[in-house]
Amino acid sequence: MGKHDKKTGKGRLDKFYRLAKEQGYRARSAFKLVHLNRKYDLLSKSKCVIDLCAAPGGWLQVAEKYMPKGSLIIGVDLNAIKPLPHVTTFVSDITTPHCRQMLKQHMHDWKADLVMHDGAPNVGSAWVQDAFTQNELVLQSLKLATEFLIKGGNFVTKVFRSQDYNSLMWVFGQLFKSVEATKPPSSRNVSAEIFVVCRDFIAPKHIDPKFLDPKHVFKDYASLPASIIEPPVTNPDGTTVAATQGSTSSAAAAAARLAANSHAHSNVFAPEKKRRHREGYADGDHTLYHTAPASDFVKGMDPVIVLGGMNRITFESEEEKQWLKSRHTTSDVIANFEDLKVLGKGDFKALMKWRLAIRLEIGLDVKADPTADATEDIDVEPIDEEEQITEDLKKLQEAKSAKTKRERKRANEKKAKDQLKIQLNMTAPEDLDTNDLALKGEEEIFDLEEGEAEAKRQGKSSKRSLRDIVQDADGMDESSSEEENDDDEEDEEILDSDEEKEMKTAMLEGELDGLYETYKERMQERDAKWKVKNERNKDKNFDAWHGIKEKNSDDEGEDNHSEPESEGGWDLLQGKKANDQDSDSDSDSESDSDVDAEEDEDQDMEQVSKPKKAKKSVQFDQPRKNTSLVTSLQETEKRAQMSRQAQLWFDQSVFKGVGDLAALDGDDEEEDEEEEEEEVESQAETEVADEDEDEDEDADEDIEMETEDEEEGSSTLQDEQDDDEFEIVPQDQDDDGTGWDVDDEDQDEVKKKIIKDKGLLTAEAVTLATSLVNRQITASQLIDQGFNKLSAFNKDGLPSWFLDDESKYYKPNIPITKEAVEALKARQRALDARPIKKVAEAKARKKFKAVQRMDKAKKKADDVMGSEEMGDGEKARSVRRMLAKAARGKQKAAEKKIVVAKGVNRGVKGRPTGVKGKYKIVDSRMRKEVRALKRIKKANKKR
Ligand SMILES: C[S@@+](CC[C@H](N)C(=O)[O-])C[C@H]1O[C@@H](n2cnc3c(N)ncnc32)[C@H](O)[C@@H]1O
Repeated sequence: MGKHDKKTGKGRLDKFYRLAKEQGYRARSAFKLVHLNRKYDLLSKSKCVIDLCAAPGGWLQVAEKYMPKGSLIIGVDLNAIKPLPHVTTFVSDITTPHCRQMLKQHMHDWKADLVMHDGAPNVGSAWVQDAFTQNELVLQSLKLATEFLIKGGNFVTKVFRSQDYNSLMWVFGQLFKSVEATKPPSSRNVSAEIFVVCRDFIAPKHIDPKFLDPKHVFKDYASLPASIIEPPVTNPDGTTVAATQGSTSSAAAAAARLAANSHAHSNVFAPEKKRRHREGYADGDHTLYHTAPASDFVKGMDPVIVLGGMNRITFESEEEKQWLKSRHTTSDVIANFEDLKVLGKGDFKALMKWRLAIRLEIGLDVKADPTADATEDIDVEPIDEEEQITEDLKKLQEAKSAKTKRERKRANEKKAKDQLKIQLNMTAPEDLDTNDLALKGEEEIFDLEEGEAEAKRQGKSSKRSLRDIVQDADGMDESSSEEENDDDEEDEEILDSDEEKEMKTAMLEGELDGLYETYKERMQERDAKWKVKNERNKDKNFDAWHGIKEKNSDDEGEDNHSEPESEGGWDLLQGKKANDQDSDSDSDSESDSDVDAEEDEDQDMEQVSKPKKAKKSVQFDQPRKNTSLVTSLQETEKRAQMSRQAQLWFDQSVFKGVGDLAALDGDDEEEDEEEEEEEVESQAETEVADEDEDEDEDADEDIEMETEDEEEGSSTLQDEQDDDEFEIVPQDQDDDGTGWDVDDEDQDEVKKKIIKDKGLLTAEAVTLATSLVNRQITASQLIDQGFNKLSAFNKDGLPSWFLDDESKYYKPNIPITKEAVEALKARQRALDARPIKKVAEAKARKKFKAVQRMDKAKKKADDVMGSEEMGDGEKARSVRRMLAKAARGKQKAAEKKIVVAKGVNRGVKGRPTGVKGKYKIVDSRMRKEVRALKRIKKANKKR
């Protein structure tokens, strides 16, 4: 198995990797078969399985686990498989006849229920997921499957999606009744692999070899080199299959293709990283190992192609052998030429430099010598001795200053490198010497910024190119003026040699380019955010709320005036840097590491340039204030402060007595709103309470109604309670009259009847009655008490509000005793308990009466049936009637209607017209006489 980086890409340790470890599987790929088996139930019914390309044995483990005990499990691979219980394994290339023979040997004329193939071609130590080669391997495994599968057996294979995928599927379809492609969950999404499950092998007697011949199945096969398209061989059983001899393995084909691919450039630096090329092999290129003469590399126009496409550079011709003797041909160079597939970037550069040097030696390239051209054009005029001395002195001074500058330049280069490393997170800042000039450069960044700001304030042009900025960032001293830049340019001419200069310039350029690119990328990356921030800054209302700006617009304007926008300038860099910090703080898209890196950067800067701390705080704190995250908090605080200030302000005596100042404040408005809400809520609560009370009232009313029905106006206790709790509605005058019409004899009678039936119903009545019975008070005393100021209360003409009030408080205060209340309560409890018992009793009584009636009716019916006088029909009718009457029960006798016959009807006999039911005809005289008799009788009773 190939080795991968365990943290990234394919090699990352995912959950199936961990699961495989936990469950003792040798490879995470085991779960692919687990999932396939779960979906298609391939293993439980299989007694014999062949696993082609089985190392390290994950699938074999799964097969052993899920297949019935005693099954035959055979695994084959190019690599040895560590022994597994109940599994037979051997080493072989599945594309070779040896594999076939071995399989035959192990199968003992058995047929396999399942052939599995999870192979991936393997070139050296690198896995090559080349779809073409993979699919070739698939076809080889299919060939074996057709040979060893039982009819109705299954074949599972891994396939890579490619232009040949459909061809393969078609072939599968010809040989199996069911073909399904699936990607188990354990197969990584990034992988182009899918698994094809072919079920129910048709097992044709003869299989056309073309079905299994890559030349026919795959589109690209025609372009393959002849050497890997093997001549077909005839199997002993008669089927013809392509031979797969020795060196011509599909893996080799992959290697050859890769070696010949046109992406040599990319392969030079990453020889392990292969690209897919489905176009096949270059014409005539049949080998894995490629060599090229050194002259091709030196004299050819594209040396990179040579390095990328070849395995080795040879020195065979005389000329080439001479190059080996060159001082430029070091042992490293020779070693690199020996194995071009493992070139690193440094090796590659070294070879390219070697090429340049040899080309110069053999005169293919001419050393650029600008000074030569210059000297040709310059006319040297003779100078006198004094001038000569002055000139020499000047030269010495220049040489000295050049040396100093060179040293400084080297230091700058080092510093630039270190900065680049810091920016690329390649070096921990603490790894660097704090006294290093590189870090001093950080100070200088600030110095420069300040100096530039100063320059702007003084009206100097601030337009500088990015390169200038980067060069400044490289650590140009604060004192580095334009003059010095010029000096540097001159200085370059005094460098040791052209070659060295060229190299150093190239290095510096490269570093600067890298630095610039990094810088540019960061700028572009964050530009959108910066724009957004700018947009936000335009929206003052937004700012006011979100605290983007702390300064007011005027201040900002001043700032803008004092520091005009300079596109691409240091200001922009810093502005963006600051905005970047903003963005970092409020953008989720930015990785934490970036943020951390920048924070680290800041911290580093703080650590290193302590003397500049104050300055830095100006530089970095300012934008931080603008960060929405930070300033939102600050803004809140500020708002709170403002609020306190406002409070203090309005607390002054001057404002005392001025209405509701709180209303001026937005917050207080909110408070008002809250208060309103509270009011509304309290209102709602009151309403709810009222509703509840209404309900109570309704309930009370119900009770009252009942009571009123029962006692008809004699409720005083209830009234008192009502008075306390409910709104008193003025009563109609009429009502009052009806309630107390003592003249009405019937009312008295009704009350007496109620008292007789139900007893005394109020505590006052019980108290009075008890007093009377106990001789605590006499009847005459009671009557006397009745004549009081309340009894003569005339309500005529009084306003309703007055009457309302009077009805509440102006009423007789009849004393009640505790005993009376207790007696009433006890009776009420008895009444409450009554219904259940009474109802049961009443029902039982009713039933008993019904049974009695029916018994009686039956007896009567027997008599009727025994009667000889009646006919059968009459008997039946009579019995039916009796039984119906018994079932109906005793019904209330209908009231007799008294009909007075007046006028012409006087003396008329028979039912009067319009009268239904029972009736009795009387004359008016008779009615008057009856009434008179009643009155007399009553009067006599009273006496
Ligand atoms: C992905 S691994 C198989 C993993 C296996 N299914 C398991 O679960 O452990 C692919 C295997 O294919 C094997 N292989 C590639 N080409 C082969 C060939 N021509 N003959 C036999 N095995 C081959 C490799 O040696 C490698 O072990």
